[in-house]
Amino acid sequence: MSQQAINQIIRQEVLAGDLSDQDLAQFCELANAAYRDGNPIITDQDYDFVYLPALKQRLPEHSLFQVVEPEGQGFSEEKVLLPEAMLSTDKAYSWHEIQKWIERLEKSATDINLAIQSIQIKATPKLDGFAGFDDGARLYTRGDGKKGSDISRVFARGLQVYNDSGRGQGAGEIVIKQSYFQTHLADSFEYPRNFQASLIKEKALDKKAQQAINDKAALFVPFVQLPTWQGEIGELIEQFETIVAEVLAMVDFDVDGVVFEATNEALKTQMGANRKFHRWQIAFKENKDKAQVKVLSVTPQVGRTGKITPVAELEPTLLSGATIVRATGHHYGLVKEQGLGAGSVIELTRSGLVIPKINQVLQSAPVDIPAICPSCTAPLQWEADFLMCVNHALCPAQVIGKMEYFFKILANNDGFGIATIEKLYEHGIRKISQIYQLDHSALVAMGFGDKTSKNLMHQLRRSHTEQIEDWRFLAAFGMARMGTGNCENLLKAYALKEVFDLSLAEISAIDGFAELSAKMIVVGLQAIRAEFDVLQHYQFNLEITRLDTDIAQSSHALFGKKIVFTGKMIGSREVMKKQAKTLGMQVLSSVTGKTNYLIIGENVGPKKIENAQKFGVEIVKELDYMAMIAQ
Ligand SMILES: NC(=O)c1ccc[n+]([C@@H]2O[C@H](COP(=O)([O-])OP(=O)(O)OC[C@H]3O[C@@H](n4cnc5c(N)ncnc54)[C@H](O)[C@@H]3O)[C@@H](O)[C@H]2O)c1
Ligand SMILES: [Zn+2]
Repeated sequence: MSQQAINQIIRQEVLAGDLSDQDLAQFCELANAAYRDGNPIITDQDYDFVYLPALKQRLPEHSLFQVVEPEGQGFSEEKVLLPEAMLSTDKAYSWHEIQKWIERLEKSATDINLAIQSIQIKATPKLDGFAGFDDGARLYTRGDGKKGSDISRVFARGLQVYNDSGRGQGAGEIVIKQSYFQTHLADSFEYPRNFQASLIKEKALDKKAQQAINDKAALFVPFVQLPTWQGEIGELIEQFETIVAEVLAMVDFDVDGVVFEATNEALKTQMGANRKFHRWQIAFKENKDKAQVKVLSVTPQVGRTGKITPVAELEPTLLSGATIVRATGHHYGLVKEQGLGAGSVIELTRSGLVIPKINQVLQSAPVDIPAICPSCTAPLQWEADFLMCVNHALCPAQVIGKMEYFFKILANNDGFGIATIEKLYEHGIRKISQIYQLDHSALVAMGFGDKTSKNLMHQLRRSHTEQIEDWRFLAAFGMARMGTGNCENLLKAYALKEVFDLSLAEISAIDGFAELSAKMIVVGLQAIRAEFDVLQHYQFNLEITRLDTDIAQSSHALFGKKIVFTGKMIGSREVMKKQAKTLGMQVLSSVTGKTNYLIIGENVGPKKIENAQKFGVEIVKELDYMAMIAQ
């Protein structure tokens, strides 16, 4: 069977929701690996709009959503530390998601007293090439975002920089002109991506590839050289579609979206980054297939946190090869505001979600806002845009949702999906710890078959014998504000056994934990403590996160040094500060007699330099500093 035929079958299974979580994850990992290697087995459209959304809905904590995907890895050279961390970008697939990002920008702006109207936005075409970092001396692949491979050979082969603008401009992308690819290369290379990948491979260059380099059709484009749209946030909101269309047409390279970013420095510092992307930046990718669909009815569904989600039953509609009968709205605020009721008409985009999401309501109808929880009949309450059931401890939907979430986040077992958990609930199981106390005969007595019961016992054993990260285990309890990212950060500061005794002040003193989050975390930890203690008996095989202080004390020559950053850096100040702290340095804001090093970027004021000289502080250029910390 051809790869295409296999893909077709898998795609149908995904759209129908027939593929198991594990198989779906495995297929996404496979497609991703093939793509990173320069040999994609499915189209980006399918990857972005069919497979990845399905995976996100089923396994939101999968590593594909957490870390920068290694790119340009398969080289024999040793990996070298990148002069600056290269992150991926967050993605938005609808105007609604862009709106959410704008709300986050506005909230952060308010936090630092920056007037919302003065948020400046830059938009650039998102190049669909091969990412690289050029520090002037070497060219690196993105690698895992921290360490990449040295692929300077591409420049040795004659590759030129876009606009003849010279080396050393930081991050960019190796690309091929679209028009050139069509006329000269499309016969020999299936996708531009195969071609771009071939340019950096270690083996000798293909003749046509060398010609494309000589013709200056293959180029390295530093992002700072890209044409841009720039304006205030208000303009972006008013003319979003026009701007997107304009930016998409700006260059003769393959473009798979538009990158939006806020440019106010203070705002960028305030928002920072997580492990995968900068929060002040987002890539918008558009889905072409849309349909207008009539809503037959809207029913409330209760999630594990008590949030009520409106689910719309639709007039069956064929969209990109799948019949869609149901879609979820984001929250009841949308139902109320946009009039999502029986008889309304919505816009639906093609999506791999088993239950696709509603983009917008095109034609409204009278709505029905439920007064009581459909699962436990407790009266519902509004919390901002969300309708909530606050009967957390007793609401069946929430109790079931929490147990299901636990196994999903552990992600090292199979079998404890919603159907199994619902059946366990029917037989009196309310807590994770009760599940671990079950044995084969108890399962058979509940009506599971002999073989199923054996398998469930096997999977249960696997869940605590197979190794998982300690932050994943903690996140599985599903506390508010304690997703995997926050759990990992917490466990970098304190060991798992210590976290239950932390005070509010101790948590809010950790980098990245605001006071409100800290409060919710203290409460959340107390609420799970008893359950956590019981589960200790099962000796989960946990991989212990290394404490930041251990990492720092372990060696580095710069440990304990006091440093000051000044001037415009190539690297992100935020990332550099974090890195310095991890190595045990103290980052200060002004130079004194106690400062060890002044790290300078460009445009440094004479005052700072004078001061440093006066105190005898060593002045180090950014790139030299990067070399020092790489040792
Ligand atoms: N076809 C497949 O099987 C398959 C598999 C995996 C991934 N993909 C594709 O790869 C994408 C995901 O990869 P990712 O997470 O590495 O993200 P990404 O590579 O799509 O986006 C992040 C990168 O965009 C680059 N970039 C391009 N133009 C830019 C600009 N103007 N400004 C800033 N950065 C710019 C940067 O190098 C950055 O690292 C998917 O959206 C999909 O299209 C396809
Ligand atoms: Zn309820």
